[in-house]
Amino acid sequence: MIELQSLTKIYDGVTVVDDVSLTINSGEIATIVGTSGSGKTTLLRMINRLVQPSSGRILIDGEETSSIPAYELRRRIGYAIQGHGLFPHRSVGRNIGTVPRLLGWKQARIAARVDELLDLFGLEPGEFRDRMPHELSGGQQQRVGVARALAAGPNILLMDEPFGALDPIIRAKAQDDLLAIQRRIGTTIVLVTHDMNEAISLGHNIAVMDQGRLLQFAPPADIIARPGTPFVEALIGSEDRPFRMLALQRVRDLIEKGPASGPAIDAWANARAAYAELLWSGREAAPVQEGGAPVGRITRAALQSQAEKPV
Ligand SMILES: Nc1ncnc2c1ncn2[C@@H]1O[C@H](COP(=O)(O)OP(=O)(O)OP(=O)(O)O)[C@@H](O)[C@H]1O
Repeated sequence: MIELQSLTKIYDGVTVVDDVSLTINSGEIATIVGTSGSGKTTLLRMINRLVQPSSGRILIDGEETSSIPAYELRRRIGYAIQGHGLFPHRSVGRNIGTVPRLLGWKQARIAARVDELLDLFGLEPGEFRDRMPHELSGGQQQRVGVARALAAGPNILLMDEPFGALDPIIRAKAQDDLLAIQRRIGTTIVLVTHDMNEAISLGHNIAVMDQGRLLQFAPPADIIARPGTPFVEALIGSEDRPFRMLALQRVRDLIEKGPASGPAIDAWANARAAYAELLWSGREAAPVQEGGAPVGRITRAALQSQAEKPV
């Protein structure tokens, strides 16, 4: 668990993070969203003490970070930034092994960890271990950047616009991969983004920042349905609200019995994609399949009711 208590940062008399308090539960993802200059990066970097707070406290599992030695913080907290930040003259394997080397791990343990992470991120170790960063695509570099941040097995991963440099298709894939990996290894993640869609699709909770202040910290459905301030409402965008609500749901939670014709929709697809498919194909209902087997149908009416403002 990460607890931020009245965290404040002042640079030359200017308060850039203003009395922020919030709690992130272990194994959850918190996304921090807000306009440029709202203090997101500064807030994130105070968690691993790359930036020293002017006042306030940060506790990790009840322990104040100011009393944890720097090397121990580095082991417990991984850090991944936009554009991956790989060392250009070091191989992929040496990049991933950076923190374990700093921590004095034995060579064989580092090599095994590098291969394990390459596997986890879908990069064949024999093929990628010795490549240089410029010999990878942007998406592959980004995966290596996240693998490097996870190398020492941290409980916490801080990510600053990790997917900012990726094109939309690779970006969506990278987000899915991150969710799958997070579910598997249970890391607590704090992720800064400009992109409200990303904040909604990844975050158990979303922190909305403006001018150094935390305006709202709540689950995506609450932020969408009950924005705490006009600024939060503007960030959500009123036209998009029903579709954002839909995007939070999976088809498998809305399946019903009954007939439907035409191509099937996957049970794990999100409800927004299913609604788009029904509108586009002019159908009132579509069959749903899971693992290739038919499991029922999804109707336009059921989807529509999910897009309404919750009471
Ligand atoms: N080292 C520093 N010295 C002085 N001012 C700083 C320093 N670092 C950040 N700031 C200022 O603090 C404010 C918040 O910056 P920060 O990078 O945290 O915002 P951000 O929300 O992450 O912005 P962006 O989305 O553009 O990256 C900005 O006005 C910035 O100029």
